[in-house]
Amino acid sequence: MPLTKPPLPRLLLNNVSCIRKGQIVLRNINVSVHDGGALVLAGPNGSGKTTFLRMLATFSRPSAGEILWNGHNINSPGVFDQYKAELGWMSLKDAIKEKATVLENVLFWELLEGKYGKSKKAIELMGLGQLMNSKAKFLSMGQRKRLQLARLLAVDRPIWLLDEPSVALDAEGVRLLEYIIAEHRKRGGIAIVATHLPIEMEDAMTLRLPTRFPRRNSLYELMEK
Ligand SMILES: Nc1ncnc2c1ncn2[C@@H]1O[C@H](COP(=O)(O)OP(=O)(O)OP(=O)(O)O)[C@@H](O)[C@H]1O
Repeated sequence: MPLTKPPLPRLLLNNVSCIRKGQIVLRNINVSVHDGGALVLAGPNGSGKTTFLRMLATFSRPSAGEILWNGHNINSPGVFDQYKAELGWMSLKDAIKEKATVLENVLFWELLEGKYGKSKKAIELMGLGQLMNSKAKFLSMGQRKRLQLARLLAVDRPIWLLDEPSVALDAEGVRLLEYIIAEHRKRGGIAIVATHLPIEMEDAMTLRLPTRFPRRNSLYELMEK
């Protein structure tokens, strides 16, 4: 019987470490993600979840090891631009234009991507249909988060890197987030999510990063002092 090679993972972190200001933030991370896969980054404050996502987003580079996309280093010339065009990024800095309407905020990015026709549907799906023509500066925190998610949907790139996507969302918003991640994965998309709050994602791998600054005393002991 001929042996078939297993498919390359879409993303592979090969012994990745990250040093910031002389301190090891991430040490020897090995993880692979295939199409349709999901990875949850968990861990206490300061454990390196955002640092991990920022390396995947090419905002910074690993200090050691390599990140491979389709078997190629994401930071190598010729690969970098192609890889970046695959990424949908969402973080606490929401890059929302305050004076533009909700629709303009989504449409701008969709058009920049050379696409058209998904913005209104995405805004409605995220429950902001009534606010389509409202200025973004009038949105609540949770509505801003929903706007970010609508933008992600309209731009429709395959690899989602989400830093605390559920912060400020109400229960319905979290369910919508779970739904759009599940649908994205059904289409072969990847979701990598740093979060403190539980998000339901079927068959997601969890990478739990260790505490970098262990407390000398327990919280209880500190409060007793
Ligand atoms: N550019 C940088 N220069 C120096 N230190 C940095 C830099 N970026 C991150 N760090 C440090 O790396 C550590 C990890 O930070 P990071 O933001 O990745 O943690 P996190 O797990 O996302 O935390 P949180 O749960 O609070 O969001 C922190 O101690 C932070 O101070």
